[in-house]
Amino acid sequence: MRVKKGKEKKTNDEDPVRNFEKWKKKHDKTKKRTKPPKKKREWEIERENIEKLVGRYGQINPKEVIKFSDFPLSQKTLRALLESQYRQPTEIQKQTIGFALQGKDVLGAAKTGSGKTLAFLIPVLECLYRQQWTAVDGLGALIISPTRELAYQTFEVLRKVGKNHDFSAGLVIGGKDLKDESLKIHRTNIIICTPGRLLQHMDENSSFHASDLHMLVLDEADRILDMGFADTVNAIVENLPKTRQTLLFSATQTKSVKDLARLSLKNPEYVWVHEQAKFSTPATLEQSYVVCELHQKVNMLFSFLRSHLQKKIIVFFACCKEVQYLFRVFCRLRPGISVLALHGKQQQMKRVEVYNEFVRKKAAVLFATDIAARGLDFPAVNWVVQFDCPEDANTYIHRVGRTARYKEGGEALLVLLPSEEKGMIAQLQEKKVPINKIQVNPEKLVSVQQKLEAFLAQEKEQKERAQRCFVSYLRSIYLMKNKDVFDVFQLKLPEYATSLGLAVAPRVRFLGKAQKQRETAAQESNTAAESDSDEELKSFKAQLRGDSKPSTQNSQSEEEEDSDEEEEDDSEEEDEDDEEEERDKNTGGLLGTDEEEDDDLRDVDLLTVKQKDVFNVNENEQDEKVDEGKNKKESKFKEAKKIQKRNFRVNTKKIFTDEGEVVQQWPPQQRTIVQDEEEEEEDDEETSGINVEAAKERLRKEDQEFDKKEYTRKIKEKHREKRLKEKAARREASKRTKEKDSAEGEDEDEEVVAYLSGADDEEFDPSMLPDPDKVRESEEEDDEGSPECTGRKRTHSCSSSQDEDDEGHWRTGRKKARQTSSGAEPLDTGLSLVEDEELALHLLGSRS
Ligand SMILES: Nc1ncnc2c1ncn2[C@@H]1O[C@H](COP(=O)(O)OP(=O)(O)OP(=O)(O)O)[C@@H](O)[C@H]1O
Repeated sequence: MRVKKGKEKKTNDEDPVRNFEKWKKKHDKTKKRTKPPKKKREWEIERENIEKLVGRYGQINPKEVIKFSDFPLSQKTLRALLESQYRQPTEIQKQTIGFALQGKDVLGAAKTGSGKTLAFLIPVLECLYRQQWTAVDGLGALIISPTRELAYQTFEVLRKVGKNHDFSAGLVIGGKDLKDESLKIHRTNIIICTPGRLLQHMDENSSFHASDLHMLVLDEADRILDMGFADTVNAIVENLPKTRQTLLFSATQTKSVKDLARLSLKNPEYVWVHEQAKFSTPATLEQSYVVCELHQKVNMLFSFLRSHLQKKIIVFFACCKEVQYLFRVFCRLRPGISVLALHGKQQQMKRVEVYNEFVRKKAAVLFATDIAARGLDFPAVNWVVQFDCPEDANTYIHRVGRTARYKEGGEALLVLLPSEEKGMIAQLQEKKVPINKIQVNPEKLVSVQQKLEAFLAQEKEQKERAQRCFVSYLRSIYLMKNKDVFDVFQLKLPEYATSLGLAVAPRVRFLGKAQKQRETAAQESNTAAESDSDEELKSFKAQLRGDSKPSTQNSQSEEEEDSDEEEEDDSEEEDEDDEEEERDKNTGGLLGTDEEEDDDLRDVDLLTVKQKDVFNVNENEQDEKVDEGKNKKESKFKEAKKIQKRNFRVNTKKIFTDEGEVVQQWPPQQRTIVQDEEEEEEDDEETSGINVEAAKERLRKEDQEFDKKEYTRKIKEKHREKRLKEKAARREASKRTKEKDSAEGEDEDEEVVAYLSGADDEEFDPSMLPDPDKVRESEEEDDEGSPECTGRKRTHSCSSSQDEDDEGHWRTGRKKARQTSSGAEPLDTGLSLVEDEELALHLLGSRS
């Protein structure tokens, strides 16, 4: 049995068919096990990755984040961050990126230079990556910046960190070709823009829409939401979908509920990184201020630059014209450091050029207005000097923030006028700005005043720049909201003018009116306060008396008030006189009167919406308008007289073309014909006022010249009319010739030739034409006659008039031949007269 069994087993093993089946089964099994899975396509892998990343969003814990790779970010973003040397996120990045990835609205605030740009750029890239956004999807994210420079800078950072993504990005700022932008904008996925330019596209470009927008970012949000941009931003937001995510960032974040309501934020996350910090400015920033008289400021700046030649410095000024003037004179003063200027009146190309140059330079000074105050990340700036006091503490914080950025050190110097010190320092303390007072060493102060005077004497243009600088600075101070800090009436204008190199302070006409209004307002408020307290006292007395008739009380009190007011008026008049004297001492009597200021105030209105009507200038506009009519005649006369008396030159407004040409805009220039003399006289006027006799003489000459020109013009006009008449007649004649052609069918060829030769205007002499009046007369006669014969008659009259033409230029040779054949010239037969007669009779007889 045992053997049998063994035998059976052997038989099974040796069966080749069975063996093969067994082997095949085994082979198939292993093949199945080792078969590579079906290859996934790229987008499927991407989708899976995205799902994995999104799955991790809920677990983000800012406290555990050390490296960027601790965030669930795409490989494309992470690689670019590493390549740009960004390894560890800053505090604001740690705290906001998580919320932003989760799709929440975020309000982020952190000190200047703390890395807010990446805090919103990374979520923007990830948001579009999550959606697998492509060019055909159009606009997905919008980043709004308050200035072109900041938009440009953000765009550059985006290019660095977004280089591995396939999104298209565009910079939409003013100063570029709108058409060109319009063609590309609808294919752009991420737009970085300034508010005005974006709205222009929304309004004017029909192919541009933002209906699919996923993310809106406001960089320097408090600035964008303030009154300067209010209308523009509201209009932009109206065009955006409500479903979008909104991120707001600034070093001085807005907390105004009203502001935020405009953006319809949905349960925003507030992230104030340095809310508990002791100071609101970077710890590595050293800040100090000096108090300096207005007329010493230029000297102080020059001295400062002379002692910081190897540094990179930004100097902030109050207005463009100040930058324009001081930039030029400092270039000429050669302080030993290269001087650059950046302000809003420059062309866009120039602005970018200056920006890049200052980025590149190791040592240089940049004279700038507040367009450079926010967000700009110039590397390695050592000093920020605020030559003019900033508008408020927030502006101060942003200005000084151009130095001491991202762990670097820096220094800041604020220059204050004595009148500005108290108010500004109080504001800075309130905003937790640590600042120390330092003194200017008078021995180290270098005076440049004489040099400036010399420059201005050499160049008239420079002088005008200085004048514009003077007026603009005062205007900027006048327009400042905070009157506790900025008091234009405390400034010593003649000294200030001298410090700019001007011999005489230019007239600042708007100040006179402002001063008057200030006084009136003060007077009114005093009166109101007094009447209030009087009323209170009276009602109290009445109560004591048990009087229950408030109406009589009031009328009585009004009467009493009137008498009080009269007394008050007298005393105030005296005060007014004192103040007037004091003011004149300060201003050197430079303030104009009511009538003279309107132009300046018009300028003021144009300048800014934000600070319009600071002194309630328009409050009594209605009354002024009524008075205006009454005073108009008198005021102009007065004005002219005053100018004559004081030897003042009327202010002029000149602009500069791109080619540097000066164009006078105001007063409208009536160029005199007697050029040379005028120029000579101009010089005289400068020193001795208006030379009336010379002016009269000039006018007389101009009149003569004018009459001459007018006479020539009239003669020319007459000639022209004559020529036109002749031309009309010529046309008429050729028309008639045509009609004649059609009437005399057999002569068609002849007439065509005649017409063509006569149609050549250049060779044609109109004086050879028949008198058009005569032709018209004959035509009129014809018209009056039978209509059927009109054509024929006209042809006849025309041809007869042509026949009358002695010189016969119009006639062709063939026509002449025709004319000759129709004439009665004798035919020479060679016979005698009698034979001729016989021949004639014979011929006649044979015809009949
Ligand atoms: N994670 C990081 N690692 C290294 N450097 C960084 C990082 N984040 C930002 N920076 C650098 O810090 C500097 C300041 O950054 P950024 O301009 O974003 O500051 P900010 O907070 O926007 O400043 P401001 O308030 O003035 O606009 C830049 O030079 C930037 O390159």
